[in-house]
Amino acid sequence: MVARLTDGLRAESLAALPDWQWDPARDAITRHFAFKDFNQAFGFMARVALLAEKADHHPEWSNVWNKVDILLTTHDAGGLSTRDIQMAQAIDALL
Ligand SMILES: C[C@H](O)[C@H](O)[C@H]1CNC2=NC(N)=NC(=O)C2=N1
Repeated sequence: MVARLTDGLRAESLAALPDWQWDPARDAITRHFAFKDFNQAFGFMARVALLAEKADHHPEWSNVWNKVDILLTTHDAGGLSTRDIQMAQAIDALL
């Protein structure tokens, strides 16, 4: 099973993901996305869904018209792990 990131590794990883915020209550990272319209937002979500299924690592997320909010944490580890960092990097690379 993958381990939760230590404080040091988390800080190092987040420094390289400036658009993601750490949520200490969940030990998760979050990012807000705003698109031109619903089609753009949902197209993005479809691409994230394919990544997530391939990685067997799924986001907690919500969508309202052109807005998408994503929260990443590793349920199996009870907090943030390298799997979340890798997923955040892969999501950023879609944009
Ligand atoms: C059985 C399956 O591998 C697990 O439930 C996977 C699926 N997707 C997951 N997604 C996330 N975000 N965290 C997990 O721990 C996780 N575990």
